[in-house]
Amino acid sequence: MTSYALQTRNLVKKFGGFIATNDVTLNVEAGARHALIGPNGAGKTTLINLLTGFLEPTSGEVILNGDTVTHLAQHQRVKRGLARTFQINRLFADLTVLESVTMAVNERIGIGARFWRPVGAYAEAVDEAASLLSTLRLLDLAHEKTRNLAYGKQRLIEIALALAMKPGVLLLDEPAAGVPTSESRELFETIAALPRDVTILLIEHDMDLVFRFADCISVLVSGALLTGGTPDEIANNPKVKEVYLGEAISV
Ligand SMILES: Nc1ncnc2c1ncn2[C@@H]1O[C@H](COP(=O)(O)OP(=O)(O)OP(=O)(O)O)[C@@H](O)[C@H]1O
Repeated sequence: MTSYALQTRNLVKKFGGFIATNDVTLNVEAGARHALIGPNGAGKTTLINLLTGFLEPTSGEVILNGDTVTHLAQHQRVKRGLARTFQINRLFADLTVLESVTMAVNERIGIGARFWRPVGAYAEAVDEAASLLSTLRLLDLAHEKTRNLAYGKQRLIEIALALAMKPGVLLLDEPAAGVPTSESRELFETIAALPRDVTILLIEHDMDLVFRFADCISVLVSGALLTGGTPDEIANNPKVKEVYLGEAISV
C-alpha cells in the first residue's frame, strides 16, 4: 500500500474575494522527490505556507503522516517532522558553518537556550552537525564563516539547518533562487543524494532542475491543481505545454 508523508484535502485559501488556493488535493508519497511547479502567481508559496502553518486555510485539511495538522502551529508541525527552507537568506554571517548547524541541533534537543549544559551533550551535537555537513558535502567548509561562502553553499547550509530538525518531510522553497547556474547543478545533485527517509517537496522555477530531480510533479495554475504525474507524463501533457507556452519543457 502506498503511504503518504504529506497530503492536503480540498484545501482552499481566500484573501478577501481572491482564491489563492482552490480546492487542492495533493498526495506526496513517503520518500518522494515531489516538485510543485506553476507560472508566477499560481499559488505555490501560498500552498507551502498552508502546509507549514504560516497561513490558516479557509477550508480543507492538511495531513502529515496520516494525522490531521490543519490547525497546529508552525512549531508543532516542525516537532512532528515538517521542516522548510526559505527563499531568503537567514544565516548568521559571523558564525562558522559548523557553529551554525550545531546551534540548530542544540535547538532541536533543547539545550540551545540553557546557560549550563553538559559538555558531553554539546560534543554529541557537534558530532551530529559534522555528520550532517558530511552528508551535504560541506565538511571541508566547517570552519569557514558563512558570510565567506558562495551563495550555492549558503543555500546548502540552510538545508542543513532544516535537516538538523530531523524532519521526515522537507519543504524546499526555490533552493536555487539567486544561485548562479554554475553552482545550481551541484546544489541539486547534493539535494538529490539526500537519504530517502526524508520526503522532499520542492518549489522550483528552473524546469531543467525540476525534470532532473523530481520523480513526481504537480502543476498548479491559478491556485488549482491542473495535473500531476511523472516527469515524462508532465512533459508530454498538452495542457501543461499550453500553460508553459514559449518555455521549453523537455526531459
Ligand atoms: N497575503 C496575501 N494577500 C493577498 N493576496 C495574496 C497574498 N499572498 C499571496 N497573494 C496572491 O495570491 C496569488 C498567489 O501567490 P503566490 O505567491 O502563492 O504564488 P507563487 O506561485 O508562489 O508565485 P511566484 O512563482 O511568483 O513566487 C498571487 O496572485 C498573490 O498576489
